[in-house]
Amino acid sequence: MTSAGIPKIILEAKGISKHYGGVKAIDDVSIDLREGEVLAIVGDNGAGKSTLVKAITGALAKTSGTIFLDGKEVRIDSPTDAKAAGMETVYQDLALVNELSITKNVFLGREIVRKDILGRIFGALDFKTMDAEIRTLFEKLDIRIADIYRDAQSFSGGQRQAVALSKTVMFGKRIAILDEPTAALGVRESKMAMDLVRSLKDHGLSVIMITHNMQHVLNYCDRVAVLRLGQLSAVRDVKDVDGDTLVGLITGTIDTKAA
Ligand SMILES: Nc1ncnc2c1ncn2[C@@H]1O[C@H](COP(=O)(O)OP(=O)(O)OP(=O)(O)O)[C@@H](O)[C@H]1O
Repeated sequence: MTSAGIPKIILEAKGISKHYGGVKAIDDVSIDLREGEVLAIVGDNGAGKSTLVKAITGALAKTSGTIFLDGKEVRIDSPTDAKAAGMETVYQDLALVNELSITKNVFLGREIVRKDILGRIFGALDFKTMDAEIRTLFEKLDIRIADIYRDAQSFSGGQRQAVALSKTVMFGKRIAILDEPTAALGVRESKMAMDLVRSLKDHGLSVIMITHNMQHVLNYCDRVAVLRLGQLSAVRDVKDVDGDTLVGLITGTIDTKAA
């Protein structure tokens, strides 16, 4: 919050377009993300949701558009730039390596190495510290996975999602971007994943979440941005909408241009 009680805008994406030749996958879309909120991005298949988040996080080269973090323009041309700017993206396929344990998956590419008392690197990986950090993190987030040494291939879908989501907190990210976090999950596991999304928010993260699940929008999100045919058709506070309104905005039976 700002001193005037107005929610602070942490991320602003202005005039984002991604064109493939004549195909306007997204066209001149502007959205902002407020500090500590969960912002849902909804829209029909092909509306441009994934393209928008990929353009924001540098996974796709934008045709045009500008990104601001804390009001300052930043260049995000690659996922590495996005990570450095404090964004962690979790894609549908989760990108866990089946043959690796939880610790190895969470710390992949960011491993802690052992050091002597003078801070000189031994070269060996410090699994004791990494395992301890995972246990602390899971306790903090109420993730109940006792055996952290198992390979990822033996995890359930919900556990895989929990591990992927926990990375956003582990590395002190401010913004978590989630592309359909419950797409591959059953009812119980979806609830577990969504409770964890709420927990990310409780730990101070701001979250952008693509979803097709209207109940998740209504129960877990603060605002919702609706994409239609590559354009932003509406942004609403969730407290002001119901399921029928959301469906109307998504399908275009509610005409936002007339509103
Ligand atoms: N590489 C590409 N070349 C041409 N068109 C593309 C390409 N990638 C995406 N598109 C088009 O861009 C539009 C937006 O696609 P996008 O995947 O972002 O939609 P989405 O809202 O995420 O859909 P879904 O809910 O089905 O995942 C679609 O019309 C799609 O066909």
